[in-house]
Amino acid sequence: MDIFLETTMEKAKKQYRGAQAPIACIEAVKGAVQKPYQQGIEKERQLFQSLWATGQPQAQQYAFFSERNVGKWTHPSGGRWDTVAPKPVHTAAVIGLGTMGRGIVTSLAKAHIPVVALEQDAQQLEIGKKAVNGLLEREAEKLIKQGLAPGSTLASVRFTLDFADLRDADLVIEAVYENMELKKEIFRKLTSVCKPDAFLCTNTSGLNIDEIASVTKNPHLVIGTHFFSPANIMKLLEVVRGHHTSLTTIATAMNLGKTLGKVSVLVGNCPSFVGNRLLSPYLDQASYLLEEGCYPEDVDKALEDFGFAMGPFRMMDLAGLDIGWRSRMERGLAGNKVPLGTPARQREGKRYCPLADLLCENGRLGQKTGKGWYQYEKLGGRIAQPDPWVKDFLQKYRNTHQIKQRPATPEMILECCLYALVNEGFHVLEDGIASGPEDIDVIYNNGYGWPKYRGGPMYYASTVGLTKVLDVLDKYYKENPDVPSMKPAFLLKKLAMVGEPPLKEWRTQVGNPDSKL
Ligand SMILES: CCCCCCC/C=C/C(=O)SCCNC(=O)CCNC(=O)[C@H](O)C(C)(C)COP(=O)(O)OP(=O)(O)OC[C@H]1O[C@@H](n2cnc3c(N)ncnc32)[C@H](O)[C@@H]1OP(=O)(O)O
Repeated sequence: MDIFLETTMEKAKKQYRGAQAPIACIEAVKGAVQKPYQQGIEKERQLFQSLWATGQPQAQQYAFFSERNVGKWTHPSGGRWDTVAPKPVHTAAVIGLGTMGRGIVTSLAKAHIPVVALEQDAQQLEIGKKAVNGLLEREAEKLIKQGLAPGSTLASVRFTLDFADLRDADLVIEAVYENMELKKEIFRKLTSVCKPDAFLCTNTSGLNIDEIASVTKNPHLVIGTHFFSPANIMKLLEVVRGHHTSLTTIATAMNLGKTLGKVSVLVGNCPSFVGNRLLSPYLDQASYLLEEGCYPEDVDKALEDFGFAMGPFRMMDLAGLDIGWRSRMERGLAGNKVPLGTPARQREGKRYCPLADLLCENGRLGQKTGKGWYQYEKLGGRIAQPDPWVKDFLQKYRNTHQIKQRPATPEMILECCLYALVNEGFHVLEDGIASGPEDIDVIYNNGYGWPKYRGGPMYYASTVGLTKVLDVLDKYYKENPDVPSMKPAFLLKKLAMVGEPPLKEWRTQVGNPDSKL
């Protein structure tokens, strides 16, 4: 049975880009789909549950089913957030108006939640204000086109430099850059100026929520709300539970995601959480491919032909290369915390690629600086063009380090990048950071431009065949023992050994992990 879920051909073409057959089918089954779709969520849920019950569903059915069911499972933490009432958020505040903060403010305003937006100095505030106003104007134009009055649909945004203006906020989202000391300083201020029952959220892409919470008076009100670039567009909200986070705080953050029109996924607290934890080995592989002879456009093309909205290098340029750079500096992998005498291409005895760090040191942070892995038409431009500077830089780098060149086919590019990502997904399941493979798939489908018609990375691995994924990883790891992220995960081996059960049974194979959920 072919079921496709987009309501218009225009949406479907975007959603299923790269997939030939489904688009043709959408027209054919449109009537059948539209009906349950329009009857609302409960009907959809029933329909997909019945499909699910019949066995392994088609990828896009699965992707949709997972999206609608995310977080519905009992979390083995002694309590269920979805049995607790969320608190209303009448007023919110956002700290930091960089790439992420701007998008978050816009999302809140779009969802009719008045926002106080705070920056650290007058110049940054002015730049941020201009950017937010630009995004809001765009939203207003869209509303006008729909015949709606923007004044009644976009909530107000008040810009300030003064923390005292945050005193009435029900919920604050800190979105400053990735630096633990800076985040702690802000949370110390928040805990003294905000209402005692205000929820304090951090939009970190991977820092320890418990450490941030430790400087507050009420760690049970602290939670990670991880948005994805562009934050006003991407549908994912990773909600990161800390050790002390209360069920009410989780329920409120999950509900806020819903109010913002996002898909919220609850995850555990570990370095880089779920999405970026899987992204890290994927990006490492993409960088190794550059060392060995590829150019950013070759790697991006292979992954975009696979169906990704953006290949890894265009995506890094969009999000800003400084996010990863700061995170690596925090972890002592880049910058002046690296011990003297450390080989350029090695960290802690493992292979390391410093190319992204070198780009950042050259001021190439991506779209926002007009240059990154590509060059752009202007600061903040979006049209990525291959840059002769990058080509020259890569050639010099390869010569300096005398790196053996290895021609990579698109198939090899896909295997290296995707299997590394999937392997980390199995580790995440072993560690109890995500409640099931479906949650990982929802994260990728909604936060990273993964082609939904392929179901998500874990579903994709099941369609490739776990034994094949295992064999390729095994072969690669034997050839590259200094890349431990390619060592097949125990859970992958176990699932391959027990005959590759369908995804819905994977959770039972994890056993009884020390779940962080
Ligand atoms: C340990 C490792 C640490 C690493 C740290 C890395 C940290 C990473 C953080 C992240 O956030 S990762 C980034 C995740 N994001 C993605 O992967 C995005 C993938 N791209 C997409 O999904 C799509 O390309 C898109 C951005 C949604 C654009 O969609 P589409 O191609 O269909 O284009 P349009 O329909 O024209 O645009 C829709 C909407 O998006 C706006 N937009 C488009 N391009 C950009 C851009 N380059 N920058 C900002 N915004 C963009 C565009 O204006 C449209 O907006 P509206 O008109 O609807 O307002």
